[in-house]
Amino acid sequence: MLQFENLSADIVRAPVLRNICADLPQGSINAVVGRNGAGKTTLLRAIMGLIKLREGRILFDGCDLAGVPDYGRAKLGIGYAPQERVMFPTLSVEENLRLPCQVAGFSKAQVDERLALTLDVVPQLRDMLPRSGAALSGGQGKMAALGRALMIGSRLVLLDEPFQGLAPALATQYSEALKRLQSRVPELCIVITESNGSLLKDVQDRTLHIERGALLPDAAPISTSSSPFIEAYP
Ligand SMILES: Nc1ncnc2c1ncn2[C@@H]1O[C@H](COP(=O)(O)OP(=O)(O)OP(=O)(O)O)[C@@H](O)[C@H]1O
Repeated sequence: MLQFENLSADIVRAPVLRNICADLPQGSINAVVGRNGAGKTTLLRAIMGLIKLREGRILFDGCDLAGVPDYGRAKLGIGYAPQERVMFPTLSVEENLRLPCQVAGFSKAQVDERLALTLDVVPQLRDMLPRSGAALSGGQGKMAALGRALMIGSRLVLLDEPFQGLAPALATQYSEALKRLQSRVPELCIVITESNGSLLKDVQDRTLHIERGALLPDAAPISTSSSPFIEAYP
């Protein structure tokens, strides 16, 4: 469902993503693990159209995302929780959650339906709904950022370093939410980046290792699939 074809991208003329090829299927939880500066955030930003590609293509259900402007990608059902998890401080948590769907033109009934699913998957958000987006702790902010990505992400959800800095109890709740999400929406594709793979609590089906902008060849699927998952190297 999400394919990277020889993806390369530069930032300030320095190569940051190098010849990335991978195929992330529907219904999979994929971890992208690599050190700080390896290119994880840049890869997610490329999917969201926030970084220009130098070469290659990103296909989403066979459609080249180059033809979809950044603001149009959410409408395709792609949800993104950036590392910095910005919540609008003047809005309540509920308003923060509803906002991306409203911007994408969902009807009230559709937004209500997405909110019900999100609260089912992340029940911790229920008590936070009336609170200001500015009144959340770091861990609560990460849960809210997950919720906001789920509101719009009906087909693909991108989570940038969600486990970083989470207290152990919250990290457990977070991984339980991801497992619930997979059971409620089995066709959903999820991509999670992390610098420290051990924080992931084995929530992923597959792991891609990224180093200096390139996927490592030893990143074979963890799942029982016999086909090679990674085909890309520097
Ligand atoms: N705005 C920018 N200007 C210059 N260089 C940048 C910029 N953004 C990213 N880079 C560089 O691109 C490379 C990849 O950065 P990226 O943020 O994608 O890495 P990452 O794997 O997500 O790291 P981290 O875990 O620290 O977020 C790094 O070398 C980084 O310094």
